[in-house]
Amino acid sequence: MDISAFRQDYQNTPLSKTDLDADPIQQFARWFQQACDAGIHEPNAMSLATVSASGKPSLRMVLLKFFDAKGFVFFTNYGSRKAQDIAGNQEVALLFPWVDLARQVIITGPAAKVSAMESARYFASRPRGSQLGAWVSHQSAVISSRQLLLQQFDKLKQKFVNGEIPLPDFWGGYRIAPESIEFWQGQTSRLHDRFRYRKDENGAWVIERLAP
Ligand SMILES: Cc1cc2nc3c(=O)[nH]c(=O)nc-3n(C[C@H](O)[C@H](O)[C@H](O)COP(=O)(O)O)c2cc1C
Repeated sequence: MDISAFRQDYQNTPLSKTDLDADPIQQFARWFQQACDAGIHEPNAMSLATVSASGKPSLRMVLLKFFDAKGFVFFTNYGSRKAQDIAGNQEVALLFPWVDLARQVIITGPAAKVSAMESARYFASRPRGSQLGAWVSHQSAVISSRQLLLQQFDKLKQKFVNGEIPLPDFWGGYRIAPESIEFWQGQTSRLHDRFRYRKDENGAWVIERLAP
């Protein structure tokens, strides 16, 4: 199939350095709010790229749940492929694909587990079905059938019929401490605006315009 004619010209107000907040987290908060206001579906869905200790890349979507100056937090299974990758190589990349706004944000930095207390607090806020789902799934392992998952789900549902469902010790969050954050906005004639924040040797954020 030839889809070479699929193309979109972007018409946005040009972005200049003076439009940007000096703090990339504040800038991210501003764009995140604009993505919400624009009705972007699941604006907190982000691609997470990891690289294994042997150098093999892999990629998947996860949901951003918290962000602040300390970093960007998502939750997952600590036995999953992504978790194994991070155990061998903590350097990861995140990408928010806000294509309907002709925007993307790319974040790089090391990932580290959040505290069990932080994971427990978030786990307790999840719907009961999601809590049971976390217990049942040995995420990324090969399984023989969906039936097996449903059987285990029902078994656990009975086991935890009353009271709180505890946090599995194989489930929790990761926080990515940003080392660089790039804001990309599509412009006409492919002369897009790209601004990258990176930390200088004193730990202060520097903003640089990149060629599109
Ligand atoms: C929109 C969307 C959101 C997702 N959010 C999460 C998430 O927050 N945590 C998670 O573990 N998996 C999430 N997934 C599933 C992952 O993409 C992936 O299939 C799973 O984590 C296993 O990845 P791995 O085998 O590379 O570790 C999401 C998938 C989609 C499409």
